[in-house]
Amino acid sequence: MSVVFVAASQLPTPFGVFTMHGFLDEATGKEHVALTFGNVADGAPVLGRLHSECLTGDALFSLRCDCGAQLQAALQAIANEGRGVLLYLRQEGRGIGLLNKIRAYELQDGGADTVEANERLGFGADQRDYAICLPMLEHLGIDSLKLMTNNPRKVKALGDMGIAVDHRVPLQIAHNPYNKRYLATKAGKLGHMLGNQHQGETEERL
Ligand SMILES: Nc1nc2c(ncn2[C@@H]2O[C@H](COP(=O)(O)OP(=O)(O)OP(=O)(O)O)[C@@H](O)[C@H]2O)c(=O)[nH]1
Ligand SMILES: [Zn+2]
Repeated sequence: MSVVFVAASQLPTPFGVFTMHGFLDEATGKEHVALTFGNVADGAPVLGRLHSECLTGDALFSLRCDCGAQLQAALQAIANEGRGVLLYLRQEGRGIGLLNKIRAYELQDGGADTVEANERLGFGADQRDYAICLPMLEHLGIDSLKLMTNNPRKVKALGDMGIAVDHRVPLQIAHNPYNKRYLATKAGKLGHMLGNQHQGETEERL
């Protein structure tokens, strides 16, 4: 795998002071980041999140999705726990890139759901590859996670690459009029586990 560590620094945030580790994927030129809090290399399962880049949700306050709120909730949960990791993966638009995501949004404005829009553009519903996570986690000394996600494909991908997912922690965000259909499509077509439980209420043993 072509992902190499480049440099680390402190990153003060409203949630606490994280350590930011920068990585370069030499094959694609993509720059990925891991934020850690506390000692994550002591062998015990680490509270963690694989967060796929969403410029619109993470930085531009979009209500079309739940990404920005999930990012904040994950960083807050890690700070509350005093120990954890967030991998910020540059897989914008589930791997299709920002401009194609805007094309997909245009089709959604015309009535398509998120999966139909991707397919009409000639893409799969989800083009992400989580292999980039392994060298990042290995560099950080992490081989076991308590994973904050509703996405069963993330749990499976980690297991397949030898990272134990001790259990899954649901990370559910409130509906709004703009993300209601998006969340329904996630549950209906993409297999996301969006039940009635609220964040932190239920921890699922795997
Ligand atoms: N192609 C496409 N990508 C989207 C759309 N909305 C959000 N995304 C991208 O989807 C990714 C987030 O994936 P989600 O499926 O929301 O969540 P997840 O990370 O797989 O699952 P969780 O761990 O449960 O949050 C980010 O890369 C977003 O940019 C959309 O309508 N179309
Ligand atoms: Zn988003």
